[in-house]
Amino acid sequence: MADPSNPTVEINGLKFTYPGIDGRPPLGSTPLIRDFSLTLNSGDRCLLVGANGAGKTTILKILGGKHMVEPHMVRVLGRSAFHDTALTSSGDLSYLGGEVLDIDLSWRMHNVSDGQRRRVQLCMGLLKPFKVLLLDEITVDLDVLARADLLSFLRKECEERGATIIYATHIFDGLEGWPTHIVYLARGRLQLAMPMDKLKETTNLSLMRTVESWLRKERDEERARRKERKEKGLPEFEKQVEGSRVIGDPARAAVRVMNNGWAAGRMHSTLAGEENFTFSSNRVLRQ
Ligand SMILES: Nc1ncnc2c1ncn2[C@@H]1O[C@H](COP(=O)(O)OP(=O)(O)OP(=O)(O)O)[C@@H](O)[C@H]1O
Repeated sequence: MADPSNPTVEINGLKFTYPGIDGRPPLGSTPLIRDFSLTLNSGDRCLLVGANGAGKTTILKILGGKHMVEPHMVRVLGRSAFHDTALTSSGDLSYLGGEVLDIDLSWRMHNVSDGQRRRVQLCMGLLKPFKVLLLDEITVDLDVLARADLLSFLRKECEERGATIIYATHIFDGLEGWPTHIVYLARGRLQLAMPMDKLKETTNLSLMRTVESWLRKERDEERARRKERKEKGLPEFEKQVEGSRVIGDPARAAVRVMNNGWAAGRMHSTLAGEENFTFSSNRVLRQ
């Protein structure tokens, strides 16, 4: 079914920086996503893994046409996801993100649990026969049975209809044997992309233990880097250029701290905290 000469998802040297409030990348910022390339074919089920803040949601949103990048950098079904809006309106390309449905309290929907609401969100998102499906940690609220049923439904959609799925998750329960491919992302850079059968040739560990070992190594390397910087008298953390704030002389400019691209919602809370913290889309507090 897969036709390697006709990939369903193509990412070519993707580079991306969140824009500041003027719509442009903040001066001096380094791209969040750099040199990212990936090709997937019809029938592929790709697991996207990485630590909190690695850039998984960002990549899924770019693939889903929610952020503009140069058309050659991201092709879904041979088209530019951002520029060709028919891709998503037709249902060929579907993105299901971490947000639970935003509900109006006058609806009876307010009487349902998070998991029930998640089921409604999934049903609505999967109504049309997608060709490419982007899933961003969508099984968090599901009970064991609903999750198992969903995973087997998704597998069937790939095997029988040739759909392509990219699934970002931190939950590995029941995932053993599900993906055909795995992609590991760290700090916006692609670390590894390979078919699962190739990965299995290199390790006897379970999927979860394999990912855990990658993240542990990444964390240890990051700690060593910070220690080295400290020993050299440099700031422990590299300076972040904050694109969501207007920084300047308050007397001269209308200074307003803004939350760029942040969708307010029940599951999303911001925290005032140490400057060094950056919060990824799923790193949220529940109220
Ligand atoms: N709208 C935004 N504007 C500016 N920076 C953002 C925005 N959304 C996310 N970021 C930053 O981009 C980085 C990657 O975030 P992203 O949500 O893509 O990570 P993630 O791998 O999905 O993390 P998680 O596993 O926690 O969901 C983080 O440092 C985050 O602070």
